[in-house]
Amino acid sequence: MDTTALALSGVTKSFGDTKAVAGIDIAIKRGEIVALLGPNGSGKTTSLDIALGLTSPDSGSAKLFGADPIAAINRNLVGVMLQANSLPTDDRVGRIITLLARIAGASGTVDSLVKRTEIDGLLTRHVAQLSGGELQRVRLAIALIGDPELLILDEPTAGMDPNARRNFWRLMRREADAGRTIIFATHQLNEAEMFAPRTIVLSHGSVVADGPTAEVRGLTASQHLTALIDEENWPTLHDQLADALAEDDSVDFARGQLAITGADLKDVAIAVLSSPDTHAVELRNSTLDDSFEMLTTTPDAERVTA
Ligand SMILES: Nc1ncnc2c1ncn2[C@@H]1O[C@H](COP(=O)(O)OP(=O)(O)OP(=O)(O)O)[C@@H](O)[C@H]1O
Repeated sequence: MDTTALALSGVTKSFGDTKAVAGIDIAIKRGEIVALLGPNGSGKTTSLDIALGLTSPDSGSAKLFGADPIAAINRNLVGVMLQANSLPTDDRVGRIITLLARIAGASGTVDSLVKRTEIDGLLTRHVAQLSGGELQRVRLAIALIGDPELLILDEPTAGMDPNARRNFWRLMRREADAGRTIIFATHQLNEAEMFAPRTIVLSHGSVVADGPTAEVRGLTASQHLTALIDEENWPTLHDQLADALAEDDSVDFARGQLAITGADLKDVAIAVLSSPDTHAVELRNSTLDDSFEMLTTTPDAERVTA
Protein backbone atom coordinates (compact mmCIF):
# COMPACT_ATOMS: atom_id res chain seq x y z
CA MET A 1 0.00 0.00 0.00
CA ASP A 2 1.28 3.50 -0.86
CA THR A 3 2.13 5.23 2.42
CA THR A 4 2.14 8.69 0.82
CA ALA A 5 -1.12 10.57 1.19
CA LEU A 6 -0.13 13.65 -0.78
CA ALA A 7 2.76 14.27 -3.13
CA LEU A 8 3.57 17.42 -5.06
CA SER A 9 6.62 16.96 -7.27
CA GLY A 10 8.32 19.85 -9.06
CA VAL A 11 5.05 21.79 -9.14
CA THR A 12 5.00 25.24 -10.73
CA LYS A 13 2.05 27.50 -11.47
CA SER A 14 1.91 31.07 -12.75
CA PHE A 15 -1.01 33.38 -13.25
CA GLY A 16 0.13 35.82 -15.91
CA ASP A 17 3.33 37.36 -14.56
CA THR A 18 2.67 36.09 -11.02
CA LYS A 19 4.60 32.97 -10.09
CA ALA A 20 2.19 31.56 -7.50
CA VAL A 21 4.09 28.26 -7.06
CA ALA A 22 7.74 28.28 -8.03
CA GLY A 23 8.69 24.60 -8.03
CA ILE A 24 7.76 22.78 -4.86
CA ASP A 25 8.26 19.21 -3.68
CA ILE A 26 6.14 18.08 -0.77
CA ALA A 27 5.42 14.53 0.36
CA ILE A 28 3.04 13.87 3.24
CA LYS A 29 2.63 10.41 4.68
CA ARG A 30 -0.60 8.80 5.79
CA GLY A 31 -1.44 9.76 9.38
CA GLU A 32 0.67 12.95 9.40
CA ILE A 33 -0.68 16.27 10.63
CA VAL A 34 0.94 19.12 8.78
CA ALA A 35 0.57 22.89 9.02
CA LEU A 36 1.16 24.95 5.91
CA LEU A 37 2.33 28.43 6.83
CA GLY A 38 3.16 31.40 4.67
CA PRO A 39 2.33 35.07 4.28
CA ASN A 40 -0.53 36.25 2.07
CA GLY A 41 0.13 35.33 -1.53
CA SER A 42 2.88 32.79 -0.76
CA GLY A 43 1.10 30.04 -2.70
CA LYS A 44 -0.68 28.01 0.00
CA THR A 45 -4.12 27.98 -1.62
CA THR A 46 -2.74 27.42 -5.11
CA SER A 47 -0.67 24.46 -3.85
CA LEU A 48 -3.68 22.93 -2.11
CA ASP A 49 -5.87 23.52 -5.19
CA ILE A 50 -3.27 21.75 -7.33
CA ALA A 51 -3.09 18.87 -4.83
CA LEU A 52 -6.86 18.51 -5.12
CA GLY A 53 -6.87 18.62 -8.92
CA LEU A 54 -8.87 21.86 -8.89
CA THR A 55 -6.08 23.72 -10.69
CA SER A 56 -3.63 22.11 -13.08
CA PRO A 57 0.07 22.84 -12.58
CA ASP A 58 2.16 24.35 -15.41
CA SER A 59 4.72 21.65 -14.70
CA GLY A 60 5.24 18.88 -12.18
CA SER A 61 2.64 16.53 -10.80
CA ALA A 62 0.19 16.13 -7.94
CA LYS A 63 -0.82 12.79 -6.51
CA LEU A 64 -3.16 11.76 -3.72
CA PHE A 65 -2.67 8.25 -2.40
CA GLY A 66 -0.41 7.52 -5.37
CA ALA A 67 -3.08 8.34 -7.94
CA ASP A 68 -4.60 11.24 -9.79
CA PRO A 69 -6.27 13.59 -7.25
CA ILE A 70 -9.67 13.27 -8.89
CA ALA A 71 -9.53 9.47 -8.56
CA ALA A 72 -8.88 9.80 -4.81
CA ILE A 73 -11.71 12.30 -4.43
CA ASN A 74 -14.09 10.02 -6.32
CA ARG A 75 -13.23 7.26 -3.84
CA ASN A 76 -14.25 9.53 -0.90
CA LEU A 77 -10.67 9.46 0.38
CA VAL A 78 -10.50 13.24 0.73
CA GLY A 79 -12.53 15.78 2.69
CA VAL A 80 -11.97 19.49 2.13
CA MET A 81 -12.71 22.83 3.73
CA LEU A 82 -11.66 25.43 1.20
CA GLN A 83 -11.76 29.19 1.56
CA ALA A 84 -14.01 29.52 -1.47
CA ASN A 85 -16.60 26.84 -0.52
CA SER A 86 -19.96 28.40 0.07
CA LEU A 87 -23.21 26.84 1.21
CA PRO A 88 -26.74 27.80 0.14
CA THR A 89 -27.62 30.42 2.74
CA ASP A 90 -31.40 29.92 2.69
CA ASP A 91 -31.28 26.16 3.24
CA ARG A 92 -31.33 24.39 6.59
CA VAL A 93 -28.17 22.73 7.91
CA GLY A 94 -29.82 19.34 8.44
CA ARG A 95 -31.19 19.19 4.91
CA ILE A 96 -27.81 20.07 3.37
CA ILE A 97 -25.96 17.44 5.42
CA THR A 98 -28.55 14.74 4.70
CA LEU A 99 -28.49 15.48 0.99
CA LEU A 100 -24.71 15.53 0.70
CA ALA A 101 -24.42 12.32 2.74
CA ARG A 102 -26.93 10.65 0.42
CA ILE A 103 -24.92 11.78 -2.64
CA ALA A 104 -21.74 10.34 -1.08
CA GLY A 105 -23.55 7.09 -0.21
CA ALA A 106 -22.93 7.76 3.50
CA SER A 107 -26.45 8.36 4.87
CA GLY A 108 -25.86 5.86 7.66
CA THR A 109 -23.11 7.94 9.19
CA VAL A 110 -24.98 11.24 9.56
CA ASP A 111 -25.93 10.77 13.23
CA SER A 112 -22.39 10.05 14.35
CA LEU A 113 -21.06 12.90 12.20
CA VAL A 114 -23.50 15.38 13.69
CA LYS A 115 -22.53 14.33 17.22
CA ARG A 116 -18.79 14.40 16.57
CA THR A 117 -18.88 17.89 15.12
CA GLU A 118 -21.37 19.07 17.77
CA ILE A 119 -23.87 20.49 15.30
CA ASP A 120 -26.93 18.71 16.80
CA GLY A 121 -28.37 22.07 17.80
CA LEU A 122 -27.86 23.62 14.39
CA LEU A 123 -29.74 21.20 12.15
CA THR A 124 -32.93 23.24 11.91
CA ARG A 125 -31.12 26.54 11.47
CA HIS A 126 -30.70 28.27 8.12
CA VAL A 127 -27.09 28.63 7.02
CA ALA A 128 -27.50 32.42 6.96
CA GLN A 129 -28.26 32.39 10.71
CA LEU A 130 -25.01 30.68 11.74
CA SER A 131 -22.13 32.43 13.48
CA GLY A 132 -18.64 32.15 11.97
CA GLY A 133 -17.67 29.33 14.35
CA GLU A 134 -20.94 27.44 13.80
CA LEU A 135 -20.60 27.72 10.04
CA GLN A 136 -17.08 26.28 10.16
CA ARG A 137 -18.32 23.35 12.31
CA VAL A 138 -20.97 22.64 9.68
CA ARG A 139 -18.34 22.86 6.95
CA LEU A 140 -16.17 20.47 8.95
CA ALA A 141 -19.09 18.03 9.19
CA ILE A 142 -19.50 18.25 5.41
CA ALA A 143 -15.77 17.65 4.92
CA LEU A 144 -16.08 14.51 7.05
CA ILE A 145 -18.97 13.02 5.08
CA GLY A 146 -17.76 9.77 3.55
CA ASP A 147 -15.25 9.24 6.36
CA PRO A 148 -12.26 10.55 4.37
CA GLU A 149 -8.75 9.42 5.21
CA LEU A 150 -7.28 12.82 4.30
CA LEU A 151 -8.59 16.22 5.39
CA ILE A 152 -7.37 19.33 3.57
CA LEU A 153 -8.31 22.54 5.34
CA ASP A 154 -7.52 25.99 3.96
CA GLU A 155 -7.50 28.48 6.84
CA PRO A 156 -10.31 26.64 8.66
CA THR A 157 -10.42 29.03 11.61
CA ALA A 158 -10.27 32.30 9.67
CA GLY A 159 -12.66 34.78 11.23
CA MET A 160 -13.30 32.74 14.40
CA ASP A 161 -13.01 34.24 17.87
CA PRO A 162 -10.52 32.57 20.27
CA ASN A 163 -13.19 30.39 21.90
CA ALA A 164 -14.56 29.12 18.60
CA ARG A 165 -11.00 28.52 17.44
CA ARG A 166 -10.17 26.48 20.55
CA ASN A 167 -13.38 24.52 20.17
CA PHE A 168 -12.65 23.81 16.51
CA TRP A 169 -9.22 22.36 17.30
CA ARG A 170 -10.71 20.29 20.12
CA LEU A 171 -12.99 18.65 17.55
CA MET A 172 -10.12 18.27 15.09
CA ARG A 173 -8.03 16.54 17.77
CA ARG A 174 -10.62 13.77 17.83
CA GLU A 175 -10.41 13.38 14.08
CA ALA A 176 -6.62 13.32 14.24
CA ASP A 177 -6.77 10.68 16.98
CA ALA A 178 -8.95 8.60 14.67
CA GLY A 179 -5.89 8.37 12.39
CA ARG A 180 -6.82 10.84 9.67
CA THR A 181 -4.12 12.63 7.71
CA ILE A 182 -4.66 16.36 8.16
CA ILE A 183 -3.13 19.21 6.19
CA PHE A 184 -4.14 22.74 7.05
CA ALA A 185 -3.10 26.17 5.87
CA THR A 186 -3.13 28.82 8.55
CA HIS A 187 -1.93 32.28 9.48
CA GLN A 188 -2.23 31.39 13.17
CA LEU A 189 1.24 30.22 14.12
CA ASN A 190 0.08 29.01 17.51
CA GLU A 191 -2.28 26.60 15.71
CA ALA A 192 0.72 25.02 14.04
CA GLU A 193 2.57 24.83 17.37
CA MET A 194 -0.41 23.37 19.17
CA PHE A 195 -1.71 20.94 16.60
CA ALA A 196 0.82 20.04 13.91
CA PRO A 197 3.92 17.95 14.59
CA ARG A 198 5.20 19.02 11.15
CA THR A 199 5.26 22.51 9.63
CA ILE A 200 5.96 23.57 6.07
CA VAL A 201 6.68 27.26 5.47
CA LEU A 202 6.08 28.74 2.01
CA SER A 203 7.45 32.05 0.81
CA HIS A 204 7.06 33.44 -2.72
CA GLY A 205 5.83 30.07 -3.95
CA SER A 206 8.77 28.07 -2.59
CA VAL A 207 9.21 25.84 0.44
CA VAL A 208 11.61 27.68 2.77
CA ALA A 209 11.32 25.31 5.74
CA ASP A 210 9.92 21.83 6.24
CA GLY A 211 10.28 19.71 9.34
CA PRO A 212 9.13 19.06 12.90
CA THR A 213 7.35 22.21 14.11
CA ALA A 214 9.64 22.59 17.14
CA GLU A 215 12.66 22.40 14.89
CA VAL A 216 11.27 24.89 12.40
CA ARG A 217 10.92 27.26 15.32
CA GLY A 218 14.43 26.37 16.44
CA LEU A 219 15.92 27.03 13.00
CA THR A 220 16.14 30.67 13.86
CA ALA A 221 16.42 30.23 17.62
CA SER A 222 17.47 33.46 19.20
CA GLN A 223 16.88 35.65 22.20
CA HIS A 224 15.49 39.15 22.27
CA LEU A 225 16.34 41.72 24.89
CA THR A 226 14.50 44.99 25.23
CA ALA A 227 15.09 47.78 27.74
CA LEU A 228 14.42 51.44 28.31
CA ILE A 229 17.54 53.53 28.81
CA ASP A 230 18.03 57.25 29.33
CA GLU A 231 19.52 58.67 26.12
CA GLU A 232 22.51 60.25 27.86
CA ASN A 233 23.52 56.91 29.46
CA TRP A 234 23.49 54.94 26.22
CA PRO A 235 27.12 55.69 25.09
CA THR A 236 28.47 54.45 28.45
CA LEU A 237 26.31 51.34 28.45
CA HIS A 238 27.21 50.66 24.84
CA ASP A 239 30.89 50.58 25.82
CA GLN A 240 30.13 48.32 28.78
CA LEU A 241 28.29 45.86 26.52
CA ALA A 242 31.19 45.47 24.10
CA ASP A 243 32.61 42.39 25.83
CA ALA A 244 29.27 40.65 26.24
CA LEU A 245 28.03 41.17 22.67
CA ALA A 246 28.79 38.56 20.01
CA GLU A 247 29.69 39.55 16.48
CA ASP A 248 26.30 38.48 15.05
CA ASP A 249 24.17 40.17 17.70
CA SER A 250 22.06 42.96 16.31
CA VAL A 251 21.77 46.10 18.45
CA ASP A 252 19.24 48.81 17.86
CA PHE A 253 18.90 51.91 20.02
CA ALA A 254 16.44 54.67 19.22
CA ARG A 255 14.59 57.22 21.36
CA GLY A 256 15.56 55.55 24.61
CA GLN A 257 14.56 52.05 23.52
CA LEU A 258 17.16 49.32 23.28
CA ALA A 259 16.51 46.12 21.30
CA ILE A 260 19.13 43.40 20.97
CA THR A 261 18.73 40.09 19.16
CA GLY A 262 21.28 37.32 19.37
CA ALA A 263 21.81 33.60 19.86
CA ASP A 264 22.64 33.84 23.57
CA LEU A 265 22.10 37.12 25.40
CA LYS A 266 22.59 35.93 28.99
CA ASP A 267 25.77 37.96 29.54
CA VAL A 268 24.31 40.95 27.73
CA ALA A 269 21.26 40.82 29.98
CA ILE A 270 23.48 40.74 33.09
CA ALA A 271 25.43 43.76 31.82
CA VAL A 272 22.25 45.69 31.03
CA LEU A 273 20.67 44.81 34.37
CA SER A 274 23.75 45.83 36.33
CA SER A 275 23.81 49.24 34.72
CA PRO A 276 21.95 52.00 36.60
CA ASP A 277 19.29 53.91 34.68
CA THR A 278 17.96 50.96 32.71
CA HIS A 279 14.27 50.13 33.08
CA ALA A 280 11.86 47.46 31.98
CA VAL A 281 14.55 45.00 30.95
CA GLU A 282 13.00 41.98 29.26
CA LEU A 283 14.64 38.88 27.82
CA ARG A 284 12.62 36.37 25.84
CA ASN A 285 13.30 33.38 23.61
CA SER A 286 12.27 33.41 19.97
CA THR A 287 8.86 32.06 19.05
CA LEU A 288 7.52 30.45 15.89
CA ASP A 289 6.36 33.97 14.95
CA ASP A 290 9.99 35.13 14.96
CA SER A 291 11.08 32.17 12.83
CA PHE A 292 8.19 32.76 10.46
CA GLU A 293 9.13 36.39 10.04
CA MET A 294 12.76 35.58 9.47
CA LEU A 295 12.07 32.72 7.06
CA THR A 296 9.56 34.62 4.97
CA THR A 297 11.19 38.03 4.81
CA THR A 298 14.75 37.01 3.97
CA PRO A 299 15.17 37.82 0.28
CA ASP A 300 15.83 34.77 -1.88
CA ALA A 301 15.24 32.58 1.14
CA GLU A 302 16.96 29.23 0.87
CA ARG A 303 15.11 26.09 1.78
CA VAL A 304 15.87 25.01 5.31
CA THR A 305 15.24 21.45 6.30
CA ALA A 306 14.70 20.90 9.99
N1 LIG B 1 -6.83 32.72 -10.13
C1 LIG B 1 -5.82 33.58 -9.97
N2 LIG B 1 -5.57 34.55 -10.88
C2 LIG B 1 -4.54 35.38 -10.73
N3 LIG B 1 -3.66 35.36 -9.71
C3 LIG B 1 -3.86 34.42 -8.77
C4 LIG B 1 -4.94 33.49 -8.85
N4 LIG B 1 -4.87 32.68 -7.77
C5 LIG B 1 -3.81 33.10 -7.05
N5 LIG B 1 -3.20 34.13 -7.65
C6 LIG B 1 -1.99 34.83 -7.18
O1 LIG B 1 -1.02 33.83 -6.88
C7 LIG B 1 -0.31 34.18 -5.69
C8 LIG B 1 -0.47 33.07 -4.66
O2 LIG B 1 -1.81 33.08 -4.20
P1 LIG B 1 -2.38 32.04 -3.13
O3 LIG B 1 -3.83 32.33 -3.01
O4 LIG B 1 -1.98 30.67 -3.53
O5 LIG B 1 -1.59 32.47 -1.83
P2 LIG B 1 -1.91 32.13 -0.30
O6 LIG B 1 -0.60 31.82 0.32
O7 LIG B 1 -2.98 31.10 -0.20
O8 LIG B 1 -2.45 33.53 0.21
P3 LIG B 1 -3.50 33.86 1.41
O9 LIG B 1 -2.78 33.58 2.67
O10 LIG B 1 -3.75 35.31 1.20
O11 LIG B 1 -4.71 33.01 1.21
C9 LIG B 1 -0.85 35.52 -5.25
O12 LIG B 1 -0.02 36.52 -5.76
C10 LIG B 1 -2.22 35.57 -5.88
O13 LIG B 1 -2.61 36.90 -6.13
